[in-house]
Formats: sequence, C-alpha cells, structure tokens
Amino acid sequence: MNKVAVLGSGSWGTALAITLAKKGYDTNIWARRSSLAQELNENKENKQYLPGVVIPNNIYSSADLEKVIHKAKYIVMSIPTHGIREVALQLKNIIKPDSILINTSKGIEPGTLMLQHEVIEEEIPEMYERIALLSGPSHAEEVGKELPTAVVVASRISEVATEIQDLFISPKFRVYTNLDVIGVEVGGALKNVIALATGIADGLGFGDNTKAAIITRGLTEIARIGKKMGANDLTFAGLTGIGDLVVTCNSMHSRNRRAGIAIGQGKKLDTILAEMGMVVEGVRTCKATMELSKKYDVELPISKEVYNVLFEGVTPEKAVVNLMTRLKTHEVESVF
Ligand SMILES: NC(=O)C1=CN([C@@H]2O[C@H](COP(=O)(O)OP(=O)(O)OC[C@H]3O[C@@H](n4cnc5c(N)ncnc54)[C@H](OP(=O)(O)O)[C@@H]3O)[C@@H](O)[C@H]2O)C=CC1
Ligand SMILES: O=C(CO)COP(=O)(O)O
Repeated sequence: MNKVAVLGSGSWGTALAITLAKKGYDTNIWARRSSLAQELNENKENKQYLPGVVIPNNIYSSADLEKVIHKAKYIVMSIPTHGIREVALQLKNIIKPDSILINTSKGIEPGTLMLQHEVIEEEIPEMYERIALLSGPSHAEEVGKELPTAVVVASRISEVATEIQDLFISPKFRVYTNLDVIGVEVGGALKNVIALATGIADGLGFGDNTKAAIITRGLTEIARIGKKMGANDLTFAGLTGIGDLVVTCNSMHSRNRRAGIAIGQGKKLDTILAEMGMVVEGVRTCKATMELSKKYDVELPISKEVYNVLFEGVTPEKAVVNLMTRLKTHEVESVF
C-alpha cells in the first residue's frame, strides 16, 4: 500500500491523517514543532487541536519534513494559507516527481490574489498536473468522529481526481470529483468571509431570517466573483459552494462563525484571534476579497461590510444599516 504524508498537525491535518490511517495507509504527519510531533506519537491524541480522538498506531509524526515525505506517494497539505508558500518552497527540492500534492486549505493570498493551488504551482511548477484539492463541508471534529461527511476532490486532470477520490473514499467519507479547480477553491475560501458575517449577525442577537438572507445573498457574491475568476457557476450549487457555506455559517465548530459572534458581541478582533488558538482564515481572505472586488469591478456588499467592521472601525450595527438601506435592486442575475 502507498504511504501518505500529511503536512500540518492542526485539527484538519490530524482528522485527515486519521481518516487515511483507518483505511490502512501508513501515514506520516509533519508538525512544525517537534514537541507536538512527540506528543502525538506518545499520547496518541492531539489534545490541542483535536481532543478526544484516538490517533491510530499506523500514524507517525515528526518535525523533519524530508523524513515525513520519504516514500510518500501522496502528500496532503493542511497548512493555514499564510504558511503554504513557505512549505511549498521547502518541498520543492525534496518532493519526488511521481507524487501527488493534495491541498486542503481554504483561503486566498492577499496581494497576489492567488488561490492555494496557484501558490503551490508557482513555487513547484513541475507539479502542475499532479495537484489536487480536497474541499467541502467537513469540520474536523465531525470527521474525527467518523460522522457521515461528503466532500469534493478537484483536479484539472480527471485521472488524478479519480486517484485521490479512491485514496480518501470510505463508507463514512464520501468523495465526489470535479474538474473545476477554480470554483472549488473559490467556494471554500470565500464562504469563510460570509461565515464571519452570519456570526456577527448571531452576535448581535438576530434570528434565522437574517441568517438565511446572508447565506443566500452571500452565495450570490461568491458566484458573482467566482465566475469572473473563471469558475463554472454550477460548482457553487454543490458541496464546495452552498454545502460548505451552510455548514460554516451554522456550525459552532466553525472558527470563522465563532469569531464573527464575538465581534457582534463587541469583542476586539486581536483579542478574539489570540484567544481562538486556531486559524480564522476568513480574516486574511476578507482583505483579498476586497482586492478581488476592485480588480474585477464586482460589487460584494456583505464581504465589504465584513471588511469595514474588521479593518475600518465600522460598528456591526452600522454595517447592518449600510446593507439594509442599499439601493433597491432585482434578486436574480445570471450567475446560475
Ligand atoms: N479544521 C477544519 O475543520 C477544516 C480546516 N480546513 C482548512 O485547513 C487549513 C488548516 O486548518 P486547521 O488544521 O483547521 O488549522 P489549526 O488552527 O487547527 O492548526 C494549524 C496548524 O498549522 C500549523 N501552522 C501554523 N502556521 C504555520 C506555518 N506558517 N507553517 C506551517 N505550519 C503552520 C500549526 O502549527 P503550530 O501548532 O506549531 O502553531 C498547526 O499545526 C485551513 O486553511 C482551514 O481553512 C479545511 C476544512 C476543514
Ligand atoms: O472549512 C471548514 C468546514 O468545512 C472549517 O471552517 P472554519 O475554519 O470556520 O472552522
């Protein structure tokens, strides 16, 4: 059986490594701190990021990247997006040409406005045809408990997508394929900004009507900009579009939603991020979203108000007034 390496020892990397190990794959986890690697090996639990889930014996963890990817045909990247470029650079000279890289992170790089597969391709161009994405509505806490979950694997090359579908699929973890790498990545990245918005609404004490409005109009925003970026708009009606948006906007597992709730309750962003102890990808991606809005000349009203609240000192209450008193308009446009 092929060996697998999972880069990133946070909640998602740990849950995916456990999923693969339970399928029988010998799996190595790369942790950037050797103290955490040692803890995973000795305690068989990732207490910091995925407490309560047993790490099987066929998982080995190390902070030595070269050792972790040695003999691995499949390399799963579960690194927060701010670290992807640096890790890709480290991989460049040690990665084997027949391996496949699977990105599982969700975010857009401010400045370059690149999706994660584009960042990886820029650093390791020779991997262009050997990159896949895994995305969809999948909180690590539930995947760790083997609760039924459905996700999507995307690649430009259909044989690669099918190979990675086979790698992950199990009766508890259903995997679909999609060739629309842009749509799959855009949906996963931008839903985090909309989840911040629904969290803010929850924190302000609003109800289900408000949430439904933000999710629905948020999806329109995601599809509007995604289409300009080259996505197939039907992808946004699938698991990595509406699916991931619904789970992130509703689940108390979501770090983005929880950060939004705290903002709506009046807490400061810096304090929230320091207390979370885990990545809140929507904060960084919100900056990129505003840059995308300018680049493509596309209106993204909800994302803009999230940006204003996070970075421009606008109060959540004022942001709501701004959204509710925008010029009246038609609902339907040709995004679907
Ligand atoms: N959690 C989930 O349910 C899901 C998460 N994702 C995505 O997966 C990605 C990873 O998230 P998740 O595992 O949840 O994050 P966590 O916050 O749970 O863990 C982050 C992990 O990444 C490490 N890390 C932080 N910065 C760097 C860096 N610069 N270089 C290398 N490693 C770094 C941390 O190491 P250290 O402990 O040393 O700080 C830690 O092991 C995100 O893009 C997220 O959106 C996707 C689907 C589901
Ligand atoms: O992407 C996720 C679920 O699909 C995880 O969302 P959060 O990063 O908000 O926890």
